[in-house]
Amino acid sequence: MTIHQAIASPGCGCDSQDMLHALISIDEALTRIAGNVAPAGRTEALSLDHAFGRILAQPVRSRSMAPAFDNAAMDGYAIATSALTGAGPWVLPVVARVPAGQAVTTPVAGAVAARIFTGAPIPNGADAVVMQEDVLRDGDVIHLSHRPEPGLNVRRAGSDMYKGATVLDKGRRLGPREIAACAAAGAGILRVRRRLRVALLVTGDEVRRAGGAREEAQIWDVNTPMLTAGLAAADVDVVASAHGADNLAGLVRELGDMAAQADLVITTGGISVGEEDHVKPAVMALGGETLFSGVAIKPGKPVSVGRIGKAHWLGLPGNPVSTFVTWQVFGLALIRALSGAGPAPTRRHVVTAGPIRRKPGRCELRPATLAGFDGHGREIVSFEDATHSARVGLLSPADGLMFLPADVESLPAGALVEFQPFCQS
Ligand SMILES: Nc1nc2c(c(=O)[nH]1)N[C@H]1C(S)=C(S)[C@@H](COP(=O)(O)OP(=O)(O)OC[C@H]3O[C@@H](n4cnc5c(N)ncnc54)[C@H](O)[C@@H]3O)O[C@H]1N2
Ligand code: MOO
Repeated sequence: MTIHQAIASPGCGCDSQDMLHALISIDEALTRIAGNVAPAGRTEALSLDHAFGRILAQPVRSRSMAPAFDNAAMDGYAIATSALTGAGPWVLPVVARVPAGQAVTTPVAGAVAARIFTGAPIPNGADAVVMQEDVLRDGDVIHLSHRPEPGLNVRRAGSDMYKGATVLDKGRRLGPREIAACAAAGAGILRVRRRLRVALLVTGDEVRRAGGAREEAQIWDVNTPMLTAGLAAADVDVVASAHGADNLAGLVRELGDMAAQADLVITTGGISVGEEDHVKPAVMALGGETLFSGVAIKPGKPVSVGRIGKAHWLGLPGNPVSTFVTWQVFGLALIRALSGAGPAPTRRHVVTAGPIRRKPGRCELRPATLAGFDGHGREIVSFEDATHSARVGLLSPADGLMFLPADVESLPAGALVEFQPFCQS
C-alpha cells in the first residue's frame, strides 16, 4: 500500500483476506442470535401508568367495542334522516338535550331533533348529526335546508375496535401510541416482560473517566457513558457497571460475578488478538461458549456473542465507533431477542450522494447522514470517504448506517444501498 493510499483510506488496518476465513456474515450472525436466544421468561403485571417502555408478554384484547356506543362526532343536532320528507327545507322541534357522559332516554321519533354534543350517545331513532353551523336555530326549532346522508357525523360502536379484537400482539414495546390503544381497549393492567438485567464491563488499562484526570497515553472513556445511555433508552436494568483492567484473573473474577446476577453481560475492548486482549480467554476460563466470534464487517470485526453460565455475553470491540455500530446491529438484536420483542427495525434503500471507492473484503457499515431526496423522491445519504473506527466525532452527525456489501469496490453517485437508521438506544 502506498503512503497516499494509506492516508486516503486509513480504515483500521485489518482487512487482509487471510483474516476473513473465520468470520461469518452479518446476516448469519443475526440468524444465530434469532435462533439461539430465547426471551428471559420472567413477566409481571403492571398498570398502564407504569408500563411505558415495557414489552408485552401477552396480547392485548379489547374488553368492549370502541367506541362502546354510537356517538356524535360533532356538536349539533341528532335527527332521523328517514323522517325528512319532501324536498325541504324542514323545520324540526328540538325535543331533547344530550351532553357527553349522559345516558340518553328521549328517542328521536319522527321529524324532531335532539341537541347533541361531541361524544354524546346518539338517541334511539336518530341516524345522523347535523353540525350546528349547518342549521338555523330559532327558539325551540331548527331550520334545516340540506338533507344529510344517514350516518353523517355518527361514530359507530365498534368502528375503532370490536369486542375481543387483538389490539396489540405480544412482543410490542409500549410507547405512547400502544398505551393509547390499551386504554381505548379498556386494558388497565398489562402482562409485560420483566426488565432485562444487564451488566457492563468496559475494559482497558488506558481508559479513564470522561473529563477526569488522565496521564499521558491514557484516554477518556467513551464506551461507558455511550452504552449507559443506550441501555437506559433500551429500558433495561443496569445491575452492575465496572471498569475492568487488562488482566485475566481480574476479568475472570468480574465476569463471573456479573454473570451470576445478570441476564446479559456486555464487555467492551480486550477482544482482539493481542496478548493484552483477555476477554475471550476469561469467558473460556469460566466455562463459557461462543455463538460466534468475529463477523466480516467493518468496523467491528471482533464482535462476539456467547454465554457465561446462564448469562448471555455480548463482546463488543473497544474502538468506540466499532462499539456503537456493533451495539446497534447486534447488541439491540440480542436485547430484543432476550426481551421477547418483535422483529428488528428493517433496513431501507437509499441512494448515495457521491461515488464510493473502497477496499472489498468485509461488509462495511458506514455512518451516513440523510441529506434530502433526489428527483425520483428517493432519500439521499452523504458520508465520509471511509469508515473510521475510532473517530467518535463522526457519529453524532450521522443518522444511521449505510451497508456496503463485502465484494463492492466502487459505486457511482446515485447507487442504491441499504440503510439502517440508528435507534435512540
Ligand atoms: N493484530 C491485530 N490487531 C487488531 C485487529 C486484528 O485483527 N489484528 N483487529 C483490530 C480491530 S478490527 C479492532 S475493532 C480492534 C478491537 O480491539 P479490542 O476490542 O481488543 O479493543 P482494545 O484493543 O481494547 O481497544 C481498541 C481501541 O479502542 C480504544 N478504547 C478501548 N476502550 C475504550 C473506551 N472505553 N473509550 C474510548 N476508547 C476506548 C483503545 O484505547 C484502542 O485504541 O483491534 C484491532 N487490532
Ligand atoms: O477497528 Mo475494527 O474497524 O472495528 O473492525
